[in-house]
Amino acid sequence: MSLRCGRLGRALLSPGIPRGAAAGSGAQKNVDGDEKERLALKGHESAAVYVHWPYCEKRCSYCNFNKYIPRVVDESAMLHCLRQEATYLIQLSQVQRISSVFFGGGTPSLASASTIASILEAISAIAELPVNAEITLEANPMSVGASRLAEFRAAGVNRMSIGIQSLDDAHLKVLGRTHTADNALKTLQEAKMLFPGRTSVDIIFGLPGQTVTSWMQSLKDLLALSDDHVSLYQLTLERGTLLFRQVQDGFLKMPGAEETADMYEAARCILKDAGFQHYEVSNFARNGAMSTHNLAYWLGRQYIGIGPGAHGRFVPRGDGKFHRESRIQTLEPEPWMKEVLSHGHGTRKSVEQTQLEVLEEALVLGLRLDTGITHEHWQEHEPPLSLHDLFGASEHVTAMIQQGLLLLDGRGLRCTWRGLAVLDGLLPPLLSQLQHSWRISAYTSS
Ligand SMILES: C[S@@+](CC[C@H](N)C(=O)[O-])C[C@H]1O[C@@H](n2cnc3c(N)ncnc32)[C@H](O)[C@@H]1O
Ligand SMILES: C[S@@+](CC[C@H](N)C(=O)[O-])C[C@H]1O[C@@H](n2cnc3c(N)ncnc32)[C@H](O)[C@@H]1O
Ligand code: SF4
Repeated sequence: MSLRCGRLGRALLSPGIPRGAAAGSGAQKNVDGDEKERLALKGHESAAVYVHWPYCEKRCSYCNFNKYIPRVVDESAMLHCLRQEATYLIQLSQVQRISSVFFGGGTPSLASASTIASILEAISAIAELPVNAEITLEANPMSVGASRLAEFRAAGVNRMSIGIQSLDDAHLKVLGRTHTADNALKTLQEAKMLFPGRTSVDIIFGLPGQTVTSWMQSLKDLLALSDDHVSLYQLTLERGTLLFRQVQDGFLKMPGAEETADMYEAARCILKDAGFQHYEVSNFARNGAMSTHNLAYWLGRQYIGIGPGAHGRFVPRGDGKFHRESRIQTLEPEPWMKEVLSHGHGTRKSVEQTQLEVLEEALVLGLRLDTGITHEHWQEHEPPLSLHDLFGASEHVTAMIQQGLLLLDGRGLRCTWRGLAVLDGLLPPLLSQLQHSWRISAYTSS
């Protein structure tokens, strides 16, 4: 199962006809009253914004995210380019409202608070950024003390996501983290004071040498101190990482698949007992502290990715287009900056999504949520068939419903508690059914 959030967009960047980077000037197109109302209804007037800070202090042994460890960082050059690209891409989308901003990385907590404030200022100069919009910053424990956290809050950040990863110092060492469990807990404590109800922690399970019992204890210890949001990721062995080599060479041993599945199941129960809602495959919240930024991705809404390697999904209306594109920005910071300086943006690839691709994404991402895909949410994508018409008569879907894994009713299509834990196994027959019905409806309407 995909228990990694950051991978999602990259995995879903659909292959198709590569198009050149959008060359439009972002000139405003006149949208008449009816069209404006239709766009507002479909959520086209707003978007979430992701900003990638590509630098880290040190390479963690398991990580293959898009990050770089330079000797010196030219922060003002990076800031200039992030502002320029944000301005360009938001204009290109013609959205009028930004629903959330997420500073991810890399390690965005290494950037100075004035840089974060300046990026937010550039965003709000182009589109409305409501005062209560969720503004998240990912922080590594060693890069923030209480005063830095307070500076980020003054800069406009109102949600902190802390990379705790583990509370076992031996595991943190294996993972190549720069912090100890004590450092992490201190940062958590300080963040909770400054961002009460809006502090999230990332934690990884399935670590080398971890047992179900040690994992359960570690999670309970964390929950005794954590706030209202937890992201839980199963360790993925990524090719090209130090950890991958260490496991290949037999220096480290990963827990087996069954043991890891037991860890996930135990964690869900512990979190449920602690009052958390398992609202998405890898995410848990209580007191309504769900991440609105990530919900935008899972609900198939528009998002704009700024910075090296960021990805996005939006309609480039400024280019006179009406179809959503999946986009990815140039990965390496230096070439990305050169592109931004010469064209205003560093989009490496933009691909127009077919309606079938949009529906496939809506299905794959929507089912990650405990609320699944409501009929209303499905209709936002203007599908040729309703959820009932698509899946109601399918043998496979009926079997999954009978096995207590899936529900299709007046609310929509969603996984049961049991189904959410085995989502990856449920998706292939659902996708095949969607593709099959799509071909038939295209054939009968031609
Ligand atoms: C790429 S990091 C960026 C934030 C920050 N630099 C940090 O390390 O906390 C975001 C999250 O991705 C998760 N992650 C990265 N690599 C992973 C892997 N190989 N397996 C599982 N989770 C991973 C970690 O939980 C991490 O908190
Ligand atoms: C590893 S997750 C951590 C989420 C965190 N625990 C939270 O709830 O705040 C990082 C998030 O950053 C976003 N993200 C990461 N890499 C991205 C990229 N290259 N382009 C666009 N969005 C990205 C996604 O929203 C993803 O869910
Ligand atoms: S600090 Fe975060 S982004 Fe940087 S290498 Fe470690 S896990 Fe990856």
